[in-house]
Amino acid sequence: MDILFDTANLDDIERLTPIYPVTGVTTNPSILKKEGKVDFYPHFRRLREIIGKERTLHVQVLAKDAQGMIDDAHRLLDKIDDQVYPKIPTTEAGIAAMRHLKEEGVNVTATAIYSKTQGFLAIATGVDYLAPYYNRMQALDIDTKGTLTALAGFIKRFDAPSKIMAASFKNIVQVSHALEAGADAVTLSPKLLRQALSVPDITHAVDVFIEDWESVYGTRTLPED
Ligand SMILES: O=C(CO)COP(=O)(O)O
Repeated sequence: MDILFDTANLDDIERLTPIYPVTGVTTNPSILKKEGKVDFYPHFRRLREIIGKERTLHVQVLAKDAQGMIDDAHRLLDKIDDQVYPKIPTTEAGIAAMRHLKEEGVNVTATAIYSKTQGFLAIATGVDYLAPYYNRMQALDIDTKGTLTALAGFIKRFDAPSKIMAASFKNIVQVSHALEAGADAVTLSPKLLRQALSVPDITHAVDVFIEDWESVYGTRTLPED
């Protein structure tokens, strides 16, 4: 199972990657906007230094035409590093760009997926990851879990190399539902994980254990021996 941070905030990434078992970082221009007008390539080179080569880094192209997407992908690979996964929107132009990049042996993440059609086309191009937009699909009344299960079924049946990296989460229930439906990976804001772990019931349970111990042993620590 892959869990990725969907953020470009260097402080959060530096502080939280040693804690959470994350296998990578994803961004898009809207996520990057939250950081202000950062110096784009140095920002992502620093992000790579923080996460190391063992984690994956997914950065989105900006062009809308196929050649522009291919050129953007090469720019990301040249200026950040050659392990970056360019994120390519799954449009007609995007499919053409994905095919070209896969023929070159580049890592590719197909993004902006709302439908089974986009999903099976991305799978057929041999992309490494495909990113269905969980919350945005739900907001359109699309059978999101069913779509993920169908795509996971295609990948299995055709023995495709692609992994499903569900994205666009607005609450933690959507995240577990995506994993239940067949997602191999989920990318989410660190805030959602932190909120999920800070519910009062969890902290209360831990406090009660310590209070019960203290009521018997008179201390709040385990004995030395
Ligand atoms: O690309 C996305 C997540 O990686 C889209 O997410 P949002 O729906 O939160 O904008």
